[in-house]
Amino acid sequence: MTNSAELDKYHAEREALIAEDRALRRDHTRHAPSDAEARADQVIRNIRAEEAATIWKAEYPDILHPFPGMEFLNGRSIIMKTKLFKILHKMPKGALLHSHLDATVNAAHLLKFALEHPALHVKVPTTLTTASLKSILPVFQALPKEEYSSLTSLSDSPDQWVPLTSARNNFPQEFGGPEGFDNWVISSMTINPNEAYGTHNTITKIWEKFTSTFVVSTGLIRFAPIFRPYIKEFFLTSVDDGISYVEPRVNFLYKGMYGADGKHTVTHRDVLKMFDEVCNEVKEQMKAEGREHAFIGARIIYSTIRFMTPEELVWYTEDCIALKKEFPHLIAGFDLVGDENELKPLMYYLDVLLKFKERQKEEGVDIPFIFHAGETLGDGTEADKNLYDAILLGTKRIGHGFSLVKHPKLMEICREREIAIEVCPISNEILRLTSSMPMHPLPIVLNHGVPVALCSDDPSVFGNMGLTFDFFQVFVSSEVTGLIQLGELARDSLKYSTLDEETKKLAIEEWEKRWAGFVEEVAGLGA
Ligand SMILES: O=c1[nH]cnc2c1ncn2[C@@H]1O[C@H](CO)[C@@H](O)[C@H]1O
Repeated sequence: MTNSAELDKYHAEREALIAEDRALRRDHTRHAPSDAEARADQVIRNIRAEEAATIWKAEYPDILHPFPGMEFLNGRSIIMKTKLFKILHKMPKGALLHSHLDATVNAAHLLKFALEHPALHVKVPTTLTTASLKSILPVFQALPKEEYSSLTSLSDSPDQWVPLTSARNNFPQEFGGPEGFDNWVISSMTINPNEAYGTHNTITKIWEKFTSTFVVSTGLIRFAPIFRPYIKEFFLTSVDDGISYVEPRVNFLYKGMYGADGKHTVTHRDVLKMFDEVCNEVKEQMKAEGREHAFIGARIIYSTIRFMTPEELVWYTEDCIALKKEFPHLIAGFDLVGDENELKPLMYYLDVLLKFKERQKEEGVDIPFIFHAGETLGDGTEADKNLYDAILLGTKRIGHGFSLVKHPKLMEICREREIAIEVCPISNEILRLTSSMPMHPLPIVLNHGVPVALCSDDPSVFGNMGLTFDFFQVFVSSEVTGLIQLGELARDSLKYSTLDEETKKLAIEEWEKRWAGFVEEVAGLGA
């Protein structure tokens, strides 16, 4: 038998080693938890443990071998049954710092908006058959009145515009009638489990499907009478999930949008005006409802896609500067989006990006880069090396940074310069960078003291609306992470936002108040 003094010594050393190992984590560097926080943390850990042993161990006829943190599209219905999900839904989440605006509103909802507009038309490239239905994508567009079509069904003739409502009402019975139409359209704008984990189970294939969802939805969203309620819906559903501020990436690739008259005359300037108006409307609404600070606002990360030539990119950088000058409060940053594995690396645009910085100085504006980088499994590939360039170019945060953990020096730089990583757990899993949350590198990033904001990325495509699902997946996949860490993630999302100092202070104070209330409520569950 080891004597008790030796055992005590071992235990003390063990505790000290663990503490040292975790010393860089946000939940260790902050002040000690309050009494209420400590109790709430214990309550929520108990619920997690209990549900791991019950709900996640049960048999479900169509969900084999479930486990906490399992692939989201298969586990979603179980997640929604848990107590934990209901609790996390109430948590104040802070800011949503990484989302693509054109993938933020539930697809069924978007279709509903669309059906209200006679200007909207739909066509298909080839004749629909039962066999081809799954692979044929609908194309949507608003038309001017003089071009409205008198066709009544998509089966009349391919490649011809049909009014959206008629196409839906007369969708052939063999394809399921109007309900079949809805299912067909919605599945063209979303990823289902069979695609993610079956037919498209590689990064290249899932990106093909993923990209195609944007080609479909853009025809509906790029229509001003839909764009307005669309943004409003995004803001309101975010607020409903406890998000008080959003910083979406808005894709300005297309140089315009369709107006109510079906003409392609809505400019980027008009888009910003609409965005501003809706933002103010929602703030007013919150005020009227007596919860003025539930929505602090929204700012835009100007984005275009990394497939154009450097010469073409110049137009966008100048456009971005012009918009920043007119709407300084709305333009938060600049990014290049799209599949890093397939498209151009940041290096390809180096000249233009450096020139862009010079031009900003000349014009007296400051538009931080907030680059996507390292959203890849590659090791030393162009996509992986985007991380070096994002950092050298002074990126304020890093979108995804999935491959960051391979780079000790870059981890150190991110920690020291406080370059926050916008981690999108569910997106990474569905886009096949990881097969489930327990394999995700997030704990490595947290343990190295690199600041993180959890984000949803493309919730309308993935079905992870709000931030609750992403917080859930993270929380159930780690024994180290407790309530305090979740709180730190939310607080950091506000801290590393581009809000001006005064507004940020207000946003964090408001968050602290809500957090205290949330903590009391959770602690009370254990009483
Ligand atoms: O996770 C992502 N990484 C990189 N690009 C993305 C991601 N999600 C969406 N987009 C890109 O954003 C555009 C729509 O605004 C789409 O073209 C899509 O490729």
